[in-house]
Amino acid sequence: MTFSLGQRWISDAESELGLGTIVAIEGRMLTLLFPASGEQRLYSIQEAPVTRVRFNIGDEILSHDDWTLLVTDIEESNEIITYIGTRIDTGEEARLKETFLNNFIKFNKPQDKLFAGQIDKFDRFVLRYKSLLNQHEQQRSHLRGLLGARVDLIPHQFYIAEEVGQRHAPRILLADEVGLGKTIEAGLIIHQQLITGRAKRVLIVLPENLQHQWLVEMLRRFNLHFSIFDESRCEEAYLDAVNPFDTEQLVLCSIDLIRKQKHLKNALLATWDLLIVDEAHHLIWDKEKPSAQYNAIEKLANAIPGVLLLTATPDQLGHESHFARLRLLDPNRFYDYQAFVNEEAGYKPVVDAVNQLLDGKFLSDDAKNSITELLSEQDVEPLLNVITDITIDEAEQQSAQQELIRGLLDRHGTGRLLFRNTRSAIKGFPKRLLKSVALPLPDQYKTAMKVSKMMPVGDIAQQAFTALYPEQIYQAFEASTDNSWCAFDPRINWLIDLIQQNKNEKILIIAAQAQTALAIEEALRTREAIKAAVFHEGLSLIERDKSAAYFAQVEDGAQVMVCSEIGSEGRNFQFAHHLVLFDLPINPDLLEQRIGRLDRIGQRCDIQIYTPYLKDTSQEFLQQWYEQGLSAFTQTTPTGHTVYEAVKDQLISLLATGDNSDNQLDKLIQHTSTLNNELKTNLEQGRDKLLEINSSGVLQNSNLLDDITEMDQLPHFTGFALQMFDVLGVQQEDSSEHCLILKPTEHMLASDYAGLPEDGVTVTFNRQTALSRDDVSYLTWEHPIITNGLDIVLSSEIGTTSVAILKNNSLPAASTFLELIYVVEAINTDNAQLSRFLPTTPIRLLLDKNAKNLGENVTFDSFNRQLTPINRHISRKVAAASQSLIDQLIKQSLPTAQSLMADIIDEAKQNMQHTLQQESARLLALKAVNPNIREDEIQYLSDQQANFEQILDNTQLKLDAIRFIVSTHS
Ligand SMILES: Nc1ncnc2c1ncn2[C@@H]1O[C@H](COP(=O)(O)OP(=O)(O)OP(=O)(O)O)[C@@H](O)[C@H]1O
Repeated sequence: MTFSLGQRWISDAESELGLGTIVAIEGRMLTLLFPASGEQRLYSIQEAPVTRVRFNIGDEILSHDDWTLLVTDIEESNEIITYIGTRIDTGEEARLKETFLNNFIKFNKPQDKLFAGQIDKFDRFVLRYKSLLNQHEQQRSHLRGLLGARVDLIPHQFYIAEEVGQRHAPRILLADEVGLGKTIEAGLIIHQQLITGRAKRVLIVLPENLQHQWLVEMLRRFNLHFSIFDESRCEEAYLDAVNPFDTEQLVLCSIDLIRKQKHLKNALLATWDLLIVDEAHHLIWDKEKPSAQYNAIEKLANAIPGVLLLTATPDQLGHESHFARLRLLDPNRFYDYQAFVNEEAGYKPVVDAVNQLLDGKFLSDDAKNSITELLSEQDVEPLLNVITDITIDEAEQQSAQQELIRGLLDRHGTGRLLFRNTRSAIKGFPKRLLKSVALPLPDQYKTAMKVSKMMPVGDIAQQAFTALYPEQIYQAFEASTDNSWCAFDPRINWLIDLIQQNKNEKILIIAAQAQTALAIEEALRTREAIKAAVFHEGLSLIERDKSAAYFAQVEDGAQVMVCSEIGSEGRNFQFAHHLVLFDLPINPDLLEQRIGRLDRIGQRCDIQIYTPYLKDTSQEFLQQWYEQGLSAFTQTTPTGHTVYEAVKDQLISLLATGDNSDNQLDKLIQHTSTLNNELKTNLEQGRDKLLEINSSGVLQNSNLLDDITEMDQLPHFTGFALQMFDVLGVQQEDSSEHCLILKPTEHMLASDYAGLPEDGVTVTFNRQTALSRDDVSYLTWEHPIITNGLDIVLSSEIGTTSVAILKNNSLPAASTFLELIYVVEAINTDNAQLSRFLPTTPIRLLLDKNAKNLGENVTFDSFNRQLTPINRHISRKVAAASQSLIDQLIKQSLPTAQSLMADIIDEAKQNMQHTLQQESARLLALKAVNPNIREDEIQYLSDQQANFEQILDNTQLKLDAIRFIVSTHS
């Protein structure tokens, strides 16, 4: 290499510095100034890692004062190049000395980089092509958004996620029974919506005490970083923005915060794609006087396109409030409560028809007539013919049956809006075992209760409530606030015995009120030094989380957790198998919430429920009413609330007076049990049956879980990820079984690798390992370490050029091949939804010297295996010597690449039109009978189709990477 002042060179290792100029040559050293970046470098002349910038005839180059020259001739004198040609702006002849080239010139095109001698390492080209292929595969996959969650593959959850996650702006009520995984279902839907670009900004509103649990669950299971917004966080955010809600994309906040005027106003001003409301049964509604919470959520739900409401007990605040929550989702459909009630009463014929179809037997004439009538807007005759024709094969018959069931579910009831899975429909749950413990009523209580009955306080409901807590009656009687009742209340001694007999077991104790929980904890601690955590509304959020963690801790943790009612909502305590109900709530839904703390997914043992109660008191009545009337301890009671509403007056009167002289209790239990059975049968035949069929996925044809399992087990992901880490400079160390430690190094190709912590991270590719170890990250195609890694590769120039040797004696020596990687990419859109029809698609061509494309017969992998790298110096020479051939081949490759692109775009268009037209035809058909369908859903689909067509028509072809290959004989 000869160097001369004023020549232009680029750094091989630091091409981002821009064009360098030689500003000094002294002794054996050389100084280059890079004006674009203001940097200067000193190199040894012998080993300077730099490449001379040389343009060719036909190139367009930029001068330092920003005009462009089309090069027609090149002169060189005194080792300085001068380019001669025509100025594009004026059309005049012009000369441009290399010294006056624009300092910011970048070699964007791979061929320019190749000729400029910026030739990448062999393995980087391979990584780039594989990255394109894998990204393409992922963007097309029907599993997109469902792979990356660290969760067990539980069918009912994935069914709902697949069904809902792919909708535009889903508006649904997730009402699975307690502990069946609504948070996980919501997480899967959010994850899918975010990854596929259907949503970008998400707001989760929930009771304050569940904020942290959600935060952790979203991060640990879905790698979603939500931010909790409380008063102080909002204050802080005002320093950076006018509206605090604009400072984060994923926000969690409490219902109590958001209902305050100033916060609600700001939340409404911010733009969101998805609103999630957990424990939505708290949204009390009354036509005359809806609650402040309901009003706030209603405003948000009107403004935000997607809404997920979560509640395990939709009827807890009555059927009317249930209706009101459906109204939040679609006010046009649910406009009148009475109309809703009437419609519910008419579900039976639909259920009968669906049942007959599900049975798979030949249909009776009655059933056929009924189906024809229920689906009157559609010609069902051909489908019915398929079902009844014995010559038609089974698969076809099944698909016709399913189509009809789908139609029935779609067009009747709340099918598209409401999802409810029940334990009875999902197998494999542990049993609930009851041990009721009758204890004598102490004299101290007897006296206090006698006096209290003589001076009743409050209305009858208040008296019933008071009667359930003799310890409080006693305290009022004694005018004391201390916990002296613990000294003689037999429940305490019984509890201590239970705890001591089960020393290796975790025990959850729930009492209605915080003061009772605190008294129990004190008694356990002071009398027997039993380690107990407490959990009640008087604790701060951090204290509550600490307390829950202390109970969860295996070694040195608390054996016992005593919590008030508040602890019984939403919390995960399924690692415990013993539940003591120190007292009982009057509302069956609250009882279900309490038991749901242990009876939830992840519970591996039968659950032992203890109900200690004081004999001959209201406690005994309530216990027996639950046990004998509703079987509420050993079974879930979806009908509980309705039954309670029906018998409430008798029950409350019995509890308030404690008078069972006329055997009222037995009569009440009998009445309750009959009513409960009747209701259960009705539900089984009516709305619940429809809901169950709709929610369970029995109709789904896809093999979703099998596909995910297969994907989990494919080895090529692991191979690719490790190769990517190698190239990007991420250090990998073996850790325990199935685990690996990843650490950033000083030689990383990207200085900022989002998702990879500075001090490293332990990862696994194995779902089971990830499920059993919270400290390990679960790597999938959707994990940020992988998606960001792919981004680093594909948004940079890593691997865009390569030169290699093909050792092959059967080819003439020095035969040449050019491998070109084009990409078809929709431009000017951040609409990630389009990628489901037109993902960024690589096109690979392998040309011989006559521009014949061998790519279809010679696969990338088989060809790549025969290649060997060569050193940079020789690579440069080879590339420079073949420049005109390469230019020529690139030109000749264009028609082939363009015709392949046209095929890809045609297919994408057809696919897009077919899918969107099918979606809108279905919505239109449904709309004729089911006002569930919103006008804006249909409009959105047609707008989207027009928009996508335009984008597809403007799609461009880009040459992304290039590899030049020369053959030799070995
Ligand atoms: N697919 C799954 N894989 C692993 N754990 C799961 C899965 N689904 C649920 N769980 C666990 O089961 C428990 C119950 O799930 P979740 O909290 O989502 O239920 P829920 O229906 O929201 O309960 P609640 O009605 O009490 O609010 C949680 O500890 C959750 O982490």
